[in-house]
Amino acid sequence: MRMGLFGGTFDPIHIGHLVAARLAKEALQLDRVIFIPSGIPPHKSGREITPAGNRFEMVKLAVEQEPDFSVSDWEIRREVPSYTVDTLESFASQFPDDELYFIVGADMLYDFPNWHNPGRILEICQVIGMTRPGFALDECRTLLRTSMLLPEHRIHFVEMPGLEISSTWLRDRLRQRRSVHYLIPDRVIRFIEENGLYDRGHDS
Ligand SMILES: Nc1ncnc2c1ncn2[C@@H]1O[C@H](COP(=O)(O)OP(=O)(O)OP(=O)(O)O)[C@@H](O)[C@H]1O
Ligand SMILES: O=C(O)c1ccc[n+]([C@@H]2O[C@H](COP(=O)([O-])O)[C@@H](O)[C@H]2O)c1
Repeated sequence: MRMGLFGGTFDPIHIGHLVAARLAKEALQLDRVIFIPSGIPPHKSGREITPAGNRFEMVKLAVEQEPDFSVSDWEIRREVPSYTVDTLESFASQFPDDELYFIVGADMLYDFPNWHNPGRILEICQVIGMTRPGFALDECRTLLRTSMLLPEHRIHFVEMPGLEISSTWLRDRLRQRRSVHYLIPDRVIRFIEENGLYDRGHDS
């Protein structure tokens, strides 16, 4: 089985994540994609983040009707920062017969050489970089080639329609009580309103 793993803060999950997962799955012929919300994201320490349980629940609601998508609570159960290499070691031992692929947006791929143990990550899995507006894949490819000795065949680049949206932008819209319809799945919007996340209550 080819298993896609898609890590993220998902604060909240949005259409950019869902399209990235769907097109990565198609491009690399993955059998399934597991979304892995971060417990303590390794590089967002200065920012206030929605409690992990709520972020997990939003991802669950977003994927529960997609038979080939699921969500894992592996990282949110840990009390230490979630380094991808640790997550991958665990998935590799849980699923020794599967071929693992880690999905990232191009913005994260730019930073990949600075991640914890990127060499080991590429031994355990292959990486799929998805286009994201503002981050040219060609430039990214050159950067990765020159910044470290990478087994290039282990990194795949997949074009997706440019969706210039981020969770940061959506959190602002939610706080300003502006519409996020179509950008966030309906059942996730309902969860956000029912739980008053991002200062968004039922009256908005
Ligand atoms: N619009 C998008 N297009 C392509 N990839 C995306 C998009 N949004 C997020 N991703 C990718 O999804 C993964 C998880 O992203 P994350 O949950 O941090 O979302 P984000 O929108 O970047 O959040 P924030 O604005 O809070 O930093 C990352 O690999 C990121 O690059
Ligand atoms: O392991 C690392 O050093 C590392 C550094 C930065 C990001 N990541 C992972 O990349 C994924 C996307 O990160 P984020 O914060 O953009 O949601 C998420 O699974 C992070 O844990 C991992």
